[in-house]
Amino acid sequence: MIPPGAPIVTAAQMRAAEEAVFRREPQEDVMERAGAAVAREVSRFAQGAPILVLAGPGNNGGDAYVAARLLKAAGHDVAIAASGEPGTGAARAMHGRWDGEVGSLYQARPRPVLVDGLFGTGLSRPLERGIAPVLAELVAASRFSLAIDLPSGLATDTGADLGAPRGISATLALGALKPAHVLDKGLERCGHVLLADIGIPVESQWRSVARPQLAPPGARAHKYSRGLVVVVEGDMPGAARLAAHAAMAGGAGYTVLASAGDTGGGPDALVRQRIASGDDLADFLTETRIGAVVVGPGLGRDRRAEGLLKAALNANLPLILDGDALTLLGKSAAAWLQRRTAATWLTPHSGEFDRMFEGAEGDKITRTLMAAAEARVTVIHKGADTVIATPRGEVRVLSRASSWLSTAGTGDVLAGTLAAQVAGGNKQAAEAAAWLHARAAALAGPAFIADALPMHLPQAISECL
Ligand SMILES: NC(=O)C1=CN([C@@H]2O[C@H](COP(=O)(O)OP(=O)(O)OC[C@H]3O[C@@H](n4cnc5c(N)ncnc54)[C@H](O)[C@@H]3O)[C@@H](O)[C@H]2O)[C@H](O)CC1
Ligand SMILES: [K+]
Repeated sequence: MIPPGAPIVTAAQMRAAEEAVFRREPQEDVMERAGAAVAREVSRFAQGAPILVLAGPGNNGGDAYVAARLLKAAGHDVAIAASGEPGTGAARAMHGRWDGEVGSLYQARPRPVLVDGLFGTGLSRPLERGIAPVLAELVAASRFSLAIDLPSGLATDTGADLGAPRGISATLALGALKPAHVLDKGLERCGHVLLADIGIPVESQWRSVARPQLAPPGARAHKYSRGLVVVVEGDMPGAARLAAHAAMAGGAGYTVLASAGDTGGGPDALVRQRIASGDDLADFLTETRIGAVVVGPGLGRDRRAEGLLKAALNANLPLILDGDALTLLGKSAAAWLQRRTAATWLTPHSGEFDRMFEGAEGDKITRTLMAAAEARVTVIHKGADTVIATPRGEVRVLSRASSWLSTAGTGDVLAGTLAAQVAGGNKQAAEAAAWLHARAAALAGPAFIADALPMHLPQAISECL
């Protein structure tokens, strides 16, 4: 699990937050708190086993010297191995407070418990001088390993691998999460992600996804006040039905399937509206009580699909675009979407995202933010990590959802769940939908089919009331 609702900051933002604190408090005091947090976590897991603490040249190494001292004082058997002399004033001070020997990293003997304090947010290039193989070996030979702030060899802002070991048991993020803790590639190297408060106030528009706070319908609620959702059916009616079912189970008051013919199926409470063409849809979308429109699941890519998509884009209603709608928009997505005055949400997987936003470069957070700003929409960029970005620069990241979600139709369920939250007036609809979807998947257990997901949404919702 990733600490929910926690701020996510880049290395530069973390440094700025630290420096603001150092104007009123000695750096050594902050480092003492960081080292104490590390020692606390390590002693919980060490259970008296011998500990090897690795210390690097910077402040990550400074934290390591503090942790080693406190663990030793608490009665643990602690050895330190360093990659070189401490290079910062605070790290030198902490080295000075350690009264034992300091061995060389390159001669270190494995111990059952390993603390990785080689590099943290200051890592600026791939690990050098044979550090990576030595570190990998010491991690592999340990029973429990904890990385201070980040596994050494992970790029803080992208999670890119610069020589990080595999198999770290836990990573204690200091002060805030960093992108490497939540983005797929970095996360797989972190083990359990823990977060320590080290007394550095951090302001960030980026957070890990948290469980939403939802309210039950008021005493005077009716089907329209709960939210009217319209799902547009296309070539593959099953996909639209999945979205419609999810909208219903996700709390919408009234769900309409706009379909060319009666393809049957779906819950009895689902209302069908005959919509043969884009013109029909344009007429129907003049109904002002509609709270959200979903276009794209199983839409197809023919002329009729194009007509339906255009009608939805031109309607002044909250719009959720998924699947084929995203492929149809392709490179012209931003140009089309900028013109809309009502709110829009896009739910692309990486293939759809790349087709729409070819120019976006960098890590997934950066690219998703660029797309959201350019198209002036909220983007829910799905995958092993789901990155949500708004045009106002807010980011939410959902990591470690059930890998059983990798099956056809689960995206349609997300689109419908989102529509219910949008139509119901949730101001944090995207984050809420991502959480509910992931929670429904966890409740569904292994090897579920997408049809089974909506039936777990009510339980997921009940956990948010
Ligand atoms: N600022 C503070 O007092 C606190 C920081 N905390 C911890 O400190 C690290 C960040 O510390 P910093 O000194 O900026 O960086 P590192 O310790 O990660 O390493 C910097 C050190 O390493 C050299 N270097 C960079 N890349 C490489 C490489 N590939 N190979 C070899 N050497 C490399 C670089 O030149 C520097 O000398 C943060 O993560 C926290 O753990 C605490 O939070 C307490 C307060
Ligand atoms: K580290």
